[in-house]
Amino acid sequence: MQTIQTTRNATRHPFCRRKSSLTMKKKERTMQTTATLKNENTTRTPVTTTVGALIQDAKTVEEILRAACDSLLLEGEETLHFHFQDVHRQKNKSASVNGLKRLAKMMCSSSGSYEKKTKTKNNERIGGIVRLIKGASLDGTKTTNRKKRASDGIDALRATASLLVSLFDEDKDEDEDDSDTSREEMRNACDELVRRVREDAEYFSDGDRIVFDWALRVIESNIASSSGETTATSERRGDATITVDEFPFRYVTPNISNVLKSITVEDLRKEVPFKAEKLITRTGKRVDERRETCFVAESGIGGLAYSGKIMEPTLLNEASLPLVTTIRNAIVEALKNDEDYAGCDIDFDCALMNLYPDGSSACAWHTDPEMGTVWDRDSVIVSIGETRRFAFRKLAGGGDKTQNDGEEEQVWVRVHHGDCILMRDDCNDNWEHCVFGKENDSNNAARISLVFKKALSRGGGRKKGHGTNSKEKKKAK
Ligand SMILES: O=C(O)CCC(=O)C(=O)O
Ligand SMILES: [Fe+2]
Repeated sequence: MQTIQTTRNATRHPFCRRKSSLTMKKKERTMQTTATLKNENTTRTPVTTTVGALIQDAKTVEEILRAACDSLLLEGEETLHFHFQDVHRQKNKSASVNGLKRLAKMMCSSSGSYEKKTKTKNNERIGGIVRLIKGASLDGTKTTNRKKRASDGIDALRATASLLVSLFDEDKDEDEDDSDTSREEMRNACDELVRRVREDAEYFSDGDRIVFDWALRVIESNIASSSGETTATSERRGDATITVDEFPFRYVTPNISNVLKSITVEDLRKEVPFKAEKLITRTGKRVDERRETCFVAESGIGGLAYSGKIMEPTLLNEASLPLVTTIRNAIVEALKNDEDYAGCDIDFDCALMNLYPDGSSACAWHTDPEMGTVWDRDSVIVSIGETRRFAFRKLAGGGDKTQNDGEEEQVWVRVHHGDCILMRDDCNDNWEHCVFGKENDSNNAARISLVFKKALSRGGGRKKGHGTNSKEKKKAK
């Protein structure tokens, strides 16, 4: 069993130390609780604000972290009999899960517009975030429904994974120095959270298992120990019972290829002739498409059609689209070599590229058309630029879209710069996917997605893809 860190260690972080000394904090906590009890017992005047309310009402990242440092009670910090009660621990636990969720949302921007991330700033934040992760791992659960506990645990893991990307991504390749201790503490806290959440594995929904699998890989790739002594992902998974092999899609290991790290939205915008076009809705209305698109394809492949438009291909090769070609080659290579995706031997020859200029452009629920007839069923989406939530939901009645009433469980994770999503086999027959808009005003930068596909040979001397002459255009409408 992992030793749980005491407050003495946790408060060593600059963020916590700046606010108050250990002794002061303990004293304040005791006084606060006494005041709360007195108020509750003797008067009807408003009681001391709880940590839950402090976190819920916090307007900034710093306010949440301050509440975590000054008002959250972790194991070993309880000072009164009252604190040991399950219901009290449960409150601290719920407040922590909420704190992690709110922080992940506030800090999700990858564009740096949230504010410049510096090591010092990060180290200050890590102390508070570690406390929240420990809070989310509290055992205040005797009265709790296990299914709810499992889904809270998954929420905490998903938020923690996103936070790790925000905190560590930028300095991952730099020499580790002052952030080493914080990283170690973060790793211990994450390991404990994973262990706790895994205890409820039998109550996981399908979506929970997918998020669990993704979160473990994000944790692994962001806080792997510099000494090389790291808990292997397979070990964190616990055993073979939490597998996701049966799902036809996968949130791929983050930053599967380093090549993607250095390619920016601006680089791709310069290289690719994106265009804003019109779409035709199901009711026949012509509307503006919010995102800009471009279909790139190797020679011998025709156009790509969807929602009443056909895009003529832009030639995909080293000379005309060097960056896109580099990304394609890197993805193909990485998927082939990654143990988690063994057998994924796909060679893509075209891609639908989407430019979402800001956070108000999104992509509604849909399935990709003609997978298995015009295009190979396997495809990969690469994400460049701003972070967005990417979701899947199962189509009701074995693929009947008209039966979906929006009640189906959504599986979502944040896809960050360089992340990929793999869709295989019958994914587009039985599952819909979508991309949500921005989560807050700082999450408003542009994002580009590259939906890599392989055009199928359709025999009879026909060109691959869609014809782009007027006859075929009419057919597509
Ligand atoms: O932008 C994305 O990540 C997804 C785009 C998509 O699903 C599509 O264009 O079919
Ligand atoms: Fe799609």
